[in-house]
Amino acid sequence: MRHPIPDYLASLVTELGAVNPGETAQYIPVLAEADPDRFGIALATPTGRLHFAGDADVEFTIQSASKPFTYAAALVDRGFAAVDRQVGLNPSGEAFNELSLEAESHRPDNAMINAGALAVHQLLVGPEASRKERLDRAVEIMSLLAGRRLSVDWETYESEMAVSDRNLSLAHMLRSYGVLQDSAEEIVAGYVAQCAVLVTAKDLAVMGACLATGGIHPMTGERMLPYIVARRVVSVMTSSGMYDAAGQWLADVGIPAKSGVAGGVLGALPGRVGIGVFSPRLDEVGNSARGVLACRRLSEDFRLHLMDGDSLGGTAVRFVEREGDRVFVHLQGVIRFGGAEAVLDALTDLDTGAEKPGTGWDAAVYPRWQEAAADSAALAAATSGGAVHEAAAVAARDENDGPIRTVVLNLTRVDRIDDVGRRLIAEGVRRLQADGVRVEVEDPERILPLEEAGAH
Ligand SMILES: NC(=O)CC[C@H](N)C(=O)O
Repeated sequence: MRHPIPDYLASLVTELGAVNPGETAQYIPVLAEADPDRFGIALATPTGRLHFAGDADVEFTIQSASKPFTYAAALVDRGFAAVDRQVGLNPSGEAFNELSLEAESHRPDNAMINAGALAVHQLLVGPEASRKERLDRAVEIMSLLAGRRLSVDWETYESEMAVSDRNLSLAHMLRSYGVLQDSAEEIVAGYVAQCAVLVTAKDLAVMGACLATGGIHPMTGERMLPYIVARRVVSVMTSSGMYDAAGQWLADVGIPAKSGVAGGVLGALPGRVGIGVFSPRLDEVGNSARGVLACRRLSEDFRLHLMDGDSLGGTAVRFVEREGDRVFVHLQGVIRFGGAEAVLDALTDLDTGAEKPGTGWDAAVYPRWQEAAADSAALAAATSGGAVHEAAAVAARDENDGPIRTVVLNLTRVDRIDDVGRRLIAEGVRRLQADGVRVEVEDPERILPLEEAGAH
């Protein structure tokens, strides 16, 4: 079968090919002259697939999309406390090249603006690191995540160094506040070289996927970053990645992202996808204009908005079946908080003879909801969550057989369970046992360690 996603991306490239608003970055000569019609899109999935269309193999300089990665490296190299002392965590609400500093600490507002990225560059490796060591570290982390050796485009570097008064003045100010220790020239040179690393839309998608998976490389399964580092970086991308348009972007597109003035957009949607888009013309705040359009379409067409809630928690319980005083609870899929809560919900509903709490939902206090609930009863029963409730309730109500003595948790169809899911279900097992119920776990792949659950 031909995979449908690349076909979708190809049609998106064709459709948006006709739309190309904005201008290339005018303040850096090499970027001003870039071919404005280039357009590439790539998606990398946590399962290790790379989908792409258009100019997805064309190299361009990463520019500000390097900032999340040097931030990750600094967090690894120096620890959270040391980095947080020098760089804040709040959106600046100002342009990327403003001197946006917090009032008392004089820390740059965040690591996604230039001032913050200069402070982060200083923190790379260690206090005694040389300019070369810091730049090597920046190139190294981006190469590791991209999965190929990346290099600096020295022509773009020279071109930007010739016009870097603005970054130099930021660096001088930061030095005067003690945020930088090296000379302004050294740090700006290192930072500008970091920005001149050549990548493709495919690279950005893979690098974004490494963040989206919580630090696991999607192609090799290797851990590249501690998950708390990946989570921190994606958090700051969410609040500050798209500069002064960050709030608008979060509301409209809802994909944690970072743009660069060469026209790259890096997206990292936790647990779902890494995105790379390349289109050199920029909008007024300095984001790739067509890159923004493409991300907006991806978000709408595939429902990729971070805040899109879903009601799939209930599918963790496949079905509940009673035979005499035994009840079989069949679980399935990926179990995290939502799924584990649904499992606990089904276990709570079982008639074990012990006292059962209510749902916590006092319909009398919410009379309007009571009516709405009656109206949608049929709909609720049709959803799997409703069906599970129904099944558990039936099992619980089977009075002929008396209370349930044994619960068999069947995990044969569970694909994955995270720590939270494991802890919550183990706690459910303990509580059933405390109620005098025998618990058996059918778990051929040992997804839920028996010793942890304390079951047979
Ligand atoms: N937004 C960007 O991509 C800015 C990066 C560019 N190197 C600069 O410092 O101005």
